[in-house]
Amino acid sequence: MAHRPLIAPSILSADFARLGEEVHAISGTAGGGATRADWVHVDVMDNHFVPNLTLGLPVVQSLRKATDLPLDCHLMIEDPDRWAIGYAEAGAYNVTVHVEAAADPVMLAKNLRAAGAKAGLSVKPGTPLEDHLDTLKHYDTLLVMSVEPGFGGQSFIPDVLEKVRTARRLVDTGHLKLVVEIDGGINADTIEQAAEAGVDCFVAGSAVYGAEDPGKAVAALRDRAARAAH
Ligand SMILES: O=C(CO)[C@@H](O)[C@H](O)COP(=O)(O)O
Ligand SMILES: [Fe+2]
Repeated sequence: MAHRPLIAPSILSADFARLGEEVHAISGTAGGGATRADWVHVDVMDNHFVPNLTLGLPVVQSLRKATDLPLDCHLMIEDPDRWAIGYAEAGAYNVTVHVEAAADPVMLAKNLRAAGAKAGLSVKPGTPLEDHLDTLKHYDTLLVMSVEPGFGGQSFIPDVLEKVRTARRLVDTGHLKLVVEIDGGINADTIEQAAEAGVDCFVAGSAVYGAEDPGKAVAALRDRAARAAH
């Protein structure tokens, strides 16, 4: 990993009734600072692709007005070919769709980029990377799920680190140009293994919003990842 680790707190573990304040809590001090998150991870679930229902486009549109942090929208929905563009048009920085759900992921990546967003592709823990390498050439972000998508607060699945190592190798050798992101069960104990395997961006929900001071948790996680990556 060449750059400073990116930390993307998942607002799935935030208090939805106080969403503005919760995002403010990870926005750092004036001028940035270590307590400032790099991206805000927004988990969109439709109760079809995953057995849970969260939030959708109106909330992302409101968040876009409430913060200047980049919005990282993780769409756990059926038919992302139809719905994902709306999130790009709402001003999301990165829109991630699941390879298991997309009908035409190459066209979808092109459309997301044309709408001004980075294109992200996510793989569930049981989905091999090897089947999708040609598709990944069209994407900016690879989101490796380290839990079964659907809920926050689950335990990290270490088997997925092999996929991270493969992706890291492909990026470092110039075969792919991707931000490698991991999502699920990332906390002070697991972040080091993920960093050693080559993750660039770490999603953390319960480890940030379950902490007394979410901003300090962001800083501490980034620090641990940076130490392990060296
Ligand atoms: O996409 C998902 C779950 O499906 C995640 O973004 C979780 O929200 C991460 O939460 P923690 O595992 O960090 O608590
Ligand atoms: Fe997520």
